[in-house]
Amino acid sequence: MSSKKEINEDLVNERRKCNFNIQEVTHIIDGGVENTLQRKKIEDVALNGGASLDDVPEECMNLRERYENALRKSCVYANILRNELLEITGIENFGTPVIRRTGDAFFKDISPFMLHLGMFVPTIMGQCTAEQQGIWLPKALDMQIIGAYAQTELGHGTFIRGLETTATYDPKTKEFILYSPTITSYKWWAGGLGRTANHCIVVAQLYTQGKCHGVHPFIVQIRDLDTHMPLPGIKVGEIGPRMGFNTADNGFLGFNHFRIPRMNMMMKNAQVLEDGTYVKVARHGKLTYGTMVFVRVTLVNEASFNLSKAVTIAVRYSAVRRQSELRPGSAEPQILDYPTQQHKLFICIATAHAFQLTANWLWHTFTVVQAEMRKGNIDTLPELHALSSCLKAVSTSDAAACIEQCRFACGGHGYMMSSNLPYLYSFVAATRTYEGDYTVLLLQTARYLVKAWEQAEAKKIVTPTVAYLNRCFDTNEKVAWTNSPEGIIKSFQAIAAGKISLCVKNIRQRIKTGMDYEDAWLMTTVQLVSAAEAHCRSMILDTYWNEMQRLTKTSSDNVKMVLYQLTTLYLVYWALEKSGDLLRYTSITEGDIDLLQKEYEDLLVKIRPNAVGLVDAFDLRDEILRSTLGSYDGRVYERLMEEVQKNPLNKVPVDPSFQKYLKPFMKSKI
Ligand SMILES: CCCCCCCCCCCCCCCCC/C=C/C(=O)SCCNC(=O)CCNC(=O)[C@H](O)C(C)(C)COP(=O)(O)OP(=O)(O)OC[C@H]1O[C@@H](n2cnc3c(N)ncnc32)[C@H](O)[C@@H]1OP(=O)(O)O
Ligand SMILES: Cc1cc2nc3c(=O)[nH]c(=O)nc-3n(C[C@H](O)[C@H](O)[C@H](O)COP(=O)(O)OP(=O)(O)OC[C@H]3O[C@@H](n4cnc5c(N)ncnc54)[C@H](O)[C@@H]3O)c2cc1C
Repeated sequence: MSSKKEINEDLVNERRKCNFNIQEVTHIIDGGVENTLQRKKIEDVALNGGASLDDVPEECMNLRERYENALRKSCVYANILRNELLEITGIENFGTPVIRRTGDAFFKDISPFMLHLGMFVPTIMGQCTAEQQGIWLPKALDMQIIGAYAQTELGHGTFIRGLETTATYDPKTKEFILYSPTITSYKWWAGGLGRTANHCIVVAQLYTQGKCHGVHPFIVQIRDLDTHMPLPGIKVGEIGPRMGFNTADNGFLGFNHFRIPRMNMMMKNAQVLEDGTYVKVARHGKLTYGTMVFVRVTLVNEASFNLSKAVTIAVRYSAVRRQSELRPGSAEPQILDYPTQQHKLFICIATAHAFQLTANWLWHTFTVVQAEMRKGNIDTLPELHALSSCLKAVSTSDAAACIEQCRFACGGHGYMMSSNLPYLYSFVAATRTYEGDYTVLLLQTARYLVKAWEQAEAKKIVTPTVAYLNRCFDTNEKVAWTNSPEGIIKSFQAIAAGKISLCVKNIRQRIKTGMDYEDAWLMTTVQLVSAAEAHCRSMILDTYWNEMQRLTKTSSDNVKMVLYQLTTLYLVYWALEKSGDLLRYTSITEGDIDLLQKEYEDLLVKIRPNAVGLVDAFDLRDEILRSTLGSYDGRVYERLMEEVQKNPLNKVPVDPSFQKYLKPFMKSKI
């Protein structure tokens, strides 16, 4: 084994082969040179000390040690955040993806502070009046108080209207009384709640003057700020080991007639006056769900970021790993040379780009809608809800599948925790469920699509993201297939329109046979999910293609070329994946599909020499990747061996359990 800390020769050769300017692509991914510089500056400050503060790998610790260790590191990192990074980013950008990215250098699993920054602070910003923000925000940003977001209960997560925790107003004392009437009403899952938080946002059914007004958010102190003891009337704890998120101390919480001041109701969208009168302020009933929309928007970015890490690891490893022989006696090829390996990995690079550009576009849309809402215009909220729902669902689901594929691509070593791939997978797998389950969110988008279809049918002009419905209505025939990026996008829009149309037809048919609307809808939900997914795919393809065209207008020729190849690969991949739908809704023939397959295989060959350059362009520092398989220098085997030395099981040559169990067992006679 070489002890020299030099770069693996195969990776050196790969980088020599790369024919485009890597930095140019990094700037495109970051959204411009300025952003890259700012990101690097933040990373330099945050990771100044080399970041990983662990002597023993997180995965080798027991549950309690892991939590304590995560909390220790969170405090170190939070100090860097408030003392150094806040000055660089400004409060308005606190919690940006860049801050999130540097956090990954400190935690393989999740920081117990993540929900404080990811949901507690944003909810104060989005749901409190200016006066309330003045009270809570400085304390929360300075982390004098640490919060969680407790909405989900043991009995209900998806169906928010079904939550059972009550907040009953008592005008005599001007307080709300929080109560958990049943076992199923216990709050369950909130990150940071189990051991860390001393405050949390509680979503509860509001009762005043004898009437229930539905769910509303409240800010609640749950622990003593000095002793950290749960306050009387509060029952709080950790929910137990999970597939991932094991250092996020997800918690449970119950209330026994626990009183909070009236002003702890978050009153931006609705208020309870001193005498108990309920006043609705917001013009849209679902504005209390605002934090969820915000987090769904950010999760598209999360999907891209985590996937870029996984594919960087898998591509670098595939360049270093050699296995099998193509011809008798020939040298073992790099596994990256197998087209099947390229098929597993190149789509992951393209998907990370597609989601990054879509996330940027969605973030922009989100800020425009927010600005409109500040002016009192809420007309664009339903479209944002439909968009953020389906994009969150599809991006998290695809990213989880791609990360798992990256793990497959790394064979046995990909199964090691030290590869970081299992951590990445368990984190992203959770994003498919939390903040709205995949199916449930696609059904929300489907509601919007059915309405849009009815509007198009009535010859009304629909909103831009579904404008293709107006166009598809005029053509009753199958869309003519053309094999070009624009042709593929148009075909996907035709698939979406065809599926939505079929759903509407089937719902109407079912109503004709005597079903009520709810049952007809329910019986059509399998198709509705499929229609919403098709709509989402057409959106991602369209955004990826058009944004990449726009962003590479002034790029050098080779950058244009490699990014064109990658975008085309994505379009062709999805056309092949959905060839059944294309046959159904367009004039594509079997011969056309054969041509697509050939084009796809040719693209793998063209992209192959630039594969390592493409993942280098994600510009992920080793401290952030935290992988034995994916480091920039490709010293895979040395790192795996180094990791073995850190394993506490290897600290003594003979394990004490040998004397205790194994030896007596072997000596015992049957
Ligand atoms: C030192 C530390 C370093 C770390 C650094 C950290 C930095 C920050 C990192 C940021 C990363 C973020 C990570 C965050 C981790 C999060 C962990 C998880 C948290 C959670 O899961 S919180 C709980 C989330 N829960 C859900 O999402 C529940 C899902 N359910 C729903 O959203 C809804 O109930 C529903 C949509 C399923 C249905 O609701 P309901 O029944 O009330 O409504 P209807 O179906 O009847 O629909 C009525 C109409 O309302 C519309 N609607 C619904 N929702 C919305 C909405 N949100 N906005 C607008 N409109 C909405 C429907 O479409 C209906 O409209 P229609 O016109 O009648 O059709
Ligand atoms: C790691 C993690 C962290 C979390 N953090 C938090 C947190 O900080 N705060 C918080 O409040 N919550 C949190 N949650 C909870 C999370 O938001 C919920 O688990 C999620 O919204 C799904 O709800 P559920 O568990 O009730 O699933 P269920 O709704 O019970 O879903 C189970 C199945 O039923 C299906 N289903 C349910 N309703 C419908 C329907 N109407 N139509 C069709 N199918 C349906 C779903 O598709 C799914 O397949 C977290 C969850 C996880 C896993």
